[in-house]
Amino acid sequence: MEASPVPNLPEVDTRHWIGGERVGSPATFVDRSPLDGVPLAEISQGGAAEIDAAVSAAQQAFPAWAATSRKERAELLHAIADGVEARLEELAQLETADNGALIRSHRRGVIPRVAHNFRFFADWLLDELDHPDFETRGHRNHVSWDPAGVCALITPWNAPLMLATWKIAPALAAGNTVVLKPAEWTPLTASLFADITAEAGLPPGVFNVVQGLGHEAGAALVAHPGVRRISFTGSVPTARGIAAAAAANLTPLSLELGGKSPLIVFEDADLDLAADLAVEQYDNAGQVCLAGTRLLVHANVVGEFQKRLLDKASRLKQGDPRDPETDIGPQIHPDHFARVDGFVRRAVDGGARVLLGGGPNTDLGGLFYRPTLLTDVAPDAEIVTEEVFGPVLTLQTFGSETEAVALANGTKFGLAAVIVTSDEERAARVSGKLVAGTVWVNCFFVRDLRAPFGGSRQSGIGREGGTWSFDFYCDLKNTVTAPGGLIHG
Ligand SMILES: NC(=O)C1=CN([C@@H]2O[C@H](COP(=O)(O)OP(=O)(O)OC[C@H]3O[C@@H](n4cnc5c(N)ncnc54)[C@H](O)[C@@H]3O)[C@@H](O)[C@H]2O)C=CC1
Ligand SMILES: O=C(O)/C=C/C=C(\O)C(=O)O
Repeated sequence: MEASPVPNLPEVDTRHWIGGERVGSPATFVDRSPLDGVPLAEISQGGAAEIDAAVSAAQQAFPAWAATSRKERAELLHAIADGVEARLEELAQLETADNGALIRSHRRGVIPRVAHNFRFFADWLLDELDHPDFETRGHRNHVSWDPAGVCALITPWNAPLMLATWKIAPALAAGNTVVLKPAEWTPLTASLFADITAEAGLPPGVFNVVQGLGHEAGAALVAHPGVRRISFTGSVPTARGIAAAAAANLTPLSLELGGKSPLIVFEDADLDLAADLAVEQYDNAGQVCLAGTRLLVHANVVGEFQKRLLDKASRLKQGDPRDPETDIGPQIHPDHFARVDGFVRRAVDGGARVLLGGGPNTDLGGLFYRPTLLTDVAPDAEIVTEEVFGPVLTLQTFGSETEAVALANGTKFGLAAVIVTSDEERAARVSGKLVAGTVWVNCFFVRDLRAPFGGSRQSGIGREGGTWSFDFYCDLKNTVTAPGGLIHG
C-alpha cells in the first residue's frame, strides 16, 4: 500500500514498521479526526501474519540488542529523545488532529514527557539500576537484570505516544526488543515515531509497530508464544481477555487499567484550591484514567465549594483544541461520545440532578460534550461506580473522616485519589487507609518517573516506574559465587 498523505499535517507513512522496513497489508482502515470527522489517513490493518512477522523480526534482533552495553543503549535512547524534541511541533499537531487533546498540552507537557520517558530510563539504567552485592557464609550474591526478550506493548488512545513510550523506553533500556500495537483510533504518532527511532540509529527489528484493530492484531500479539512480556494500558474488559491469552503461555504481564478516583475535600481545606483541583479533572475532556471524578465534600463546606467550582468551571472555554486558548476539546470518537452521554442520561433518569452541563454542546456540535457536574447520586449508582472516561464529575457529601474513606474506597477500582486538607496528620492518616496506587495531597497529576505507577483492585496488576519498570521488563537473576570463586566440593 502507498503511504497516505495527511492533509496539512506532517506526512506519515501509516504502514506497519517491521524489521526496519515499511510493510503494508491488503486490508486497511480509515483514521478520522475527532475535530471534524474528516479522514486523516488510511492505515494498514494487520492481523496474525503481520504480528508473526513483527515478533520474528524482534526475536532476530534480540540477541545483538541484548548484548549491547548499558552505555550504548542509553546513548540511543537519548538520541531518540533528541529526535522527539526536534519534531515536537509535528508530533503535537499530529496528536491533536488524531485524538483531539489540546495542542497547548501537547506542546507544553505531553510531547516533552515523551522525550523525558527516554531520557529518564536511559539515565536510570546508567546511574541507578543496581543492587549492592551481599554475602551468605562468605559467598557473594550478585543481582542482575537480564533482558527478557520480545515485549508486546498495547496502548490506548487518550495519550497515545506518551503512554506508549512510557513502556517502550524501559523495555528498550532493559535490552529487550518491542512490538507495539497502538490504539486504532490514534495510530499516527506511533508511525511517525518509528521514523524517529530509525533516524536515531536504532537497529532494525529492535522496535516494531503493527497497526490494526484490537480483536485482530492486538489479540494475535498477546497470544503469540514468542512474546516474553505483555504490558497493556486500557480498559478492564480488554484486560481480562489479554490476561486469559497470557495465561495460556504463562507470559508475565503488567496491566494499567481504569479508575474512578475520589477527590476528597475536608472541612479544613483551602476551598479555592479544592475548586481549582476539581476543575482540573475536566482536563483532556475527562479522558484521563487518573481523574478524580468523584468529588466527596464535607457537608459543612459543600455549599461554598460548589459555588466556587461552578464559578470556575463555567469559565472553561470549550472549542477547537488547536486554539491555544481552548480549555476543553472534543471526545475521541462518536462511539465514545455516545457511551459518555448514555451514562449521563441514565444517571439523570435515575434521579441525579444536573449542576453543570449535562449533555452535548449543541452550540459546537460534533463530539463536544459539556463539562458536567451531577449531584443527588446514590453511592451504588452506575454513575458513581463505573468509569465514564468523559467530562463528567459527581458530587457527594460526607460527615466524618470514616465516612469519607468508606465512600472513597467504595468502588471496584483503586488507581488514584486526591485529598484536599490543611491538616498534615489527617492527610497521612487518610492516605494510609485509601486503596489507590497514587495519592495526591493538595495537588494533582504531579508525576515523578522514579515512583511506582499503577493501580490496585481492578485498576491494574503490577507497577511500572524507576526500578519497578526494569523488574517487570527483565528476568532478574541472582549469581552466587563461592569464596575466592571456588566451586564447593
Ligand atoms: N491506568 C492507566 O495508566 C490508564 C488507563 N487507561 C484506560 O484505558 C481505557 C481507554 O482506552 P481504550 O482504548 O478505550 O481501551 P481498550 O481496552 O478498548 O483498548 C486499549 C488497547 O487495547 C487494544 N485491544 C482491544 N481489544 C484487544 C484484544 N482483544 N486483545 C489485545 N488488544 C486489544 C486496542 O486496540 C487498544 O490498542 C480507559 O478505561 C482508561 O481508564 C487509559 C490511560 C491510562
Ligand atoms: O503519567 C503516566 O505515566 C500516565 C498518565 C496517564 C494519563 O495521562 C491518562 O490516563 O491520561
